[in-house]
Formats: sequence, C-alpha cells, structure tokens
Amino acid sequence: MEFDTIAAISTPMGEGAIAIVRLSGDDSIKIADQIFRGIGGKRLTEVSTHTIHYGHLIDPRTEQVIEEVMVSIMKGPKTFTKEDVVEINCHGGIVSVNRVLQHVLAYGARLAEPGEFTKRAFLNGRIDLSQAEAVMDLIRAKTDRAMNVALGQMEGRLSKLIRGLRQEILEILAHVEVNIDYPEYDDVEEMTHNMLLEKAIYVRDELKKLLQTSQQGKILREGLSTVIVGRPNVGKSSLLNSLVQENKAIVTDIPGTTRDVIEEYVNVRGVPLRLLDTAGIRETEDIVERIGVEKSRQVLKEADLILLVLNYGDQFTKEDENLFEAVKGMDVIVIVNKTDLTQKIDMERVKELAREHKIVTTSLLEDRGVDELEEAISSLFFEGSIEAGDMTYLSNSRHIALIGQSLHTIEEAINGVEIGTPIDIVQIDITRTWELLGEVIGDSVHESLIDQLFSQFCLGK
Ligand SMILES: Nc1nc2c(c(=O)[nH]1)N(C=O)[C@@H](CNc1ccc(C(=O)N[C@@H](CCC(=O)O)C(=O)O)cc1)CN2
Ligand SMILES: Nc1nc2c(ncn2[C@@H]2O[C@H](COP(=O)(O)OP(=O)(O)OP(=O)(O)O)[C@@H](O)[C@H]2O)c(=O)[nH]1
Ligand SMILES: [Mg+2]
Repeated sequence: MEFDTIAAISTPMGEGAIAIVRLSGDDSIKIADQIFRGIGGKRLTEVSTHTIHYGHLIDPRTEQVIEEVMVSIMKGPKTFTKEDVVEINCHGGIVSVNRVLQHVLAYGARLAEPGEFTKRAFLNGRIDLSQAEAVMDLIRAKTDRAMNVALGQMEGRLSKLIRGLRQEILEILAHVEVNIDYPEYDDVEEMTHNMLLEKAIYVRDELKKLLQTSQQGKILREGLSTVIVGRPNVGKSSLLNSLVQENKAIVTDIPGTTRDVIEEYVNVRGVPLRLLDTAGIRETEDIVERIGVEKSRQVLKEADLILLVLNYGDQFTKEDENLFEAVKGMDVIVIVNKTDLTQKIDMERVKELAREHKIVTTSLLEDRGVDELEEAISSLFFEGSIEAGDMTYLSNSRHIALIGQSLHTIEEAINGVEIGTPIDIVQIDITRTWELLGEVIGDSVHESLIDQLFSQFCLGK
C-alpha cells in the first residue's frame, strides 16, 4: 500500500525526561537523515535496521543545532506500522518536542491524524480492528484487571475466537450450497439439516457465552458508574472522600454543601468505580442548589450502582422514602451512616424498604464500616473472584452490539431450520451472522466507520 510519511509527538505533553517524535512511511529515514548529524558523519540512510543513534538535529541550511537526540531506525515490515519507522528521542519539554516535530514537518512529513499510526498497522494487516481498538483500551485502562482484558484482546484473543466461529459458519454455508445445488438428493438434505443445526447451535452457544461476559467486561473497561445519593448532610461527600482516601469533596455541617456533581475514579478491590457525589436531593428555594438537585436526579438514571446514604442519628423521612422509590429496580447498597450518634432512624422501616438490597452501617467520622462497604461493592460485581486471566471478555460497546446482533441472526436461522423454512432463506441469516462477526475484526467494515473509530485515538498513537 502507498502512504505518505506521517509524524506526531507520541509521548504525553508535559515535562519529562524524554519525549518521542515518531515518523512512519517510505520517506521517514530520508527525512530524518536530512536533519540529523551523527558523530563521525554517520548517515541514517546507511545504518542497519533496529538500531539507535546518538547525534544532533540541525537546520541543514545553517548547520545550527536544534536538539540533542537519539534516533531509532526501524525498517519495515518488522515495525509497529509495517512501514519504515523513525523515532526521535529528544529532551522532554513542551518547547523542545514541538520544535522537533515542526522541523520534521518542514522537511516533508505530514502531521498524523489521531490514531493514524495504529490505523496503518491495521490497514497494512499487522493487526485487525478489535486488536487496534484494544490498543486504545490499554492506554485508557485504569486498573490492572482492565489492562489485562485489553492486553488479551490486543494479542488477538477475541479475534481468534471470532475467526473460529466464522470458520464454523463458512462450513455451514458450504453445506448449504451443496444442498441448493443438488436438491434432488434427499439424504443430502437430511444431512445438511442435522449438520446445520448442530453447528449453528454451537455458534449460538459460544456467542451467548461471550455476550454474558459483556457486563463485567464493560465495567472493567469503563468503570462502574456509581452514584452517591441521599438527603442533604447525611455524609455523601464524606463517603466519597473516604473511598478515594483524599479530601476531594467539601464537607461541612451545612446542608446543601455540594452543589455540583463531583466525579472521581477509584479502584475498590479491583472494581473500577466512576464515583459521583451529588447534591443532596431535597426541595429548595436556592437556585444554585436546585440546579444541583436536578443534576443529581439526572445522573441517578444512568447509574450502574447506587450508594443510598441515610442518617442513623435522624428520623427516617418521607424524602428518604422517595429516594428508595427513585432507585427501584437498580443495584443499590444502602448505607446507614453516623452510627456514632444516638439512634433515631427506624431500622425496621429501612430493612423493609431495602429488602432486596444490602445494608451497610458506617460511621465515616470514626472511619468504621468502610471495609464492609468495599466488600459489598466488590462481591456485588465479582461474585467469587473472577480474574481476567485467560477469560475473553467482551468490553467494547461496538463489539457487544455486533455480537448481540449476530446472536439474533443465528437464532433466526436455527428457528428457520426447525420450522422447515426453505434452506436458501435460512442461508440469508447465516450469511448475515458471518458478516456481523466480520465487522468485529474489521473485515467488511465501511471506510467511514474505520475513520471514525481511529479518530477517537490519541494523537501520536
Ligand atoms: N519506542 C516505542 N515503544 C513502544 C511502542 C513504539 O511504537 N515505540 N509501541 C507502540 O505501540 C509499543 C510496542 N508495540 C509494538 C508492537 C509491534 C512492533 C513490531 O515491530 N512488530 C513487528 C515484529 C517485530 C519483530 O519481530 O522484531 C511485527 O509484528 O511485524 C513494535 C512495537 C510499546 N512501546
Ligand atoms: N457524627 C457523624 N458526623 C458525620 C459522619 N459522616 C459525616 N459527618 C458529618 O456530617 C456533615 C455533613 O457531611 P457531608 O459529607 O458534607 O454530607 P453531604 O451528604 O455531602 O451533604 P450535602 O453535600 O450538603 O448534601 C459534616 O459535618 C460531616 O463531618 C458520621 O459518621 N458521624
Ligand atoms: Mg456533599
């Protein structure tokens, strides 16, 4: 394939020891060679592949030194993109690295689009689409478990499974062809029928299993969206602070302290939480607080988990009851806080309303009950302890949607065979299943989708 030479800063923007400007494409080495002066007049066009060279970047018109660098030369196809790749390691400072980038752009490289290096790895056939998407997940991973899921997918675990299933489907389709070509043989039809059902059921069951991993997969990847709700002053912000082990949210004894939604990521025993502290829900005349309360109600709807906080030292009120009503049917842990105070809350009433939910009692003031809460959270989402070890998790919404659709079409096919639908009609569903699975790994996907997917990557990746 023919591509121009692209360049980008591949390390984060900021101060660090070293920063890398990466080039990929046919002219990478030539471009680097023009602006590089190695010790002893060494030319980058003449060095062996996969070697690194010390020297200076210079302006070739004036011989003025621009930066002191180390340059890696990697000739395709054994590179990240399968093209010639050059990496210029410069000093890690915003000015320095931008100066190097501007210089390679001035000498013929084009600024890469976000994700373009990985896109080339995909277009040049080194990785498939699900592997490319995993590269992104890996970068964004916030816990060890999430990283292991991404790493597994990057190494092609999901791809292998999908390819295996597509192979099964191809075999079904081959038999169906024979059947359509030789309809006069009854025993062929009989055989096709049995074989088709057997294989299709196998594919269906595998797809089902895969889909079952998606809830945990998605949590591992995106974090469990966890919303802390409760009346004003019950200790919601104290709870956030105690889980993140830092004073992130303002805590005062004034009801209505939190006005806006506060968001923090925490890792609770391997469960990544996107923790949202909200304004206490109550009727209020204060305009700012009212907007906050409205926002609280909004985020409540999108939560994966609710931490409903009550006050042990206060009456159970109508507002508390309304909260139970608002979170009906969701995953809820009820937290009865301030157990250091004299009991005023009607625990019988709480137990009655919290029937299907776990109740944890805490005194955040005295730092009691937080362990139990963490235990409750982790056991809710990892019954037993599921290690990301050698499991294939489905974690990407695009994949989940496609696997869901392919499960549907294969079920249609099975249903069709069972009720005696003509085989060439059944064939349509089976072919569709094959296509949908192909989209996961990037066979048969539209170019605009590919552009859209890669554009979500970071610059320089
Ligand atoms: N300096 C640097 N570090 C980096 C990267 C990079 O691009 N540059 N990577 C960027 O993400 C990651 C490493 N990923 C890579 C994946 C494949 C190949 C590669 O060359 N693959 C060849 C086989 C190479 C060989 O056999 O020696 C291939 O698969 O054909 C290189 C890097 C992490 N660290
Ligand atoms: N006695 C006692 N006080 C607590 C406990 N937890 C929190 N508090 C206090 O209760 C007050 C309110 O705590 P916050 O965490 O700000 O409560 P909140 O629910 O976020 O309040 P709003 O943001 O106003 O809705 C503060 O003075 C805390 O120090 C506890 O376990 N026991
Ligand atoms: Mg608060």
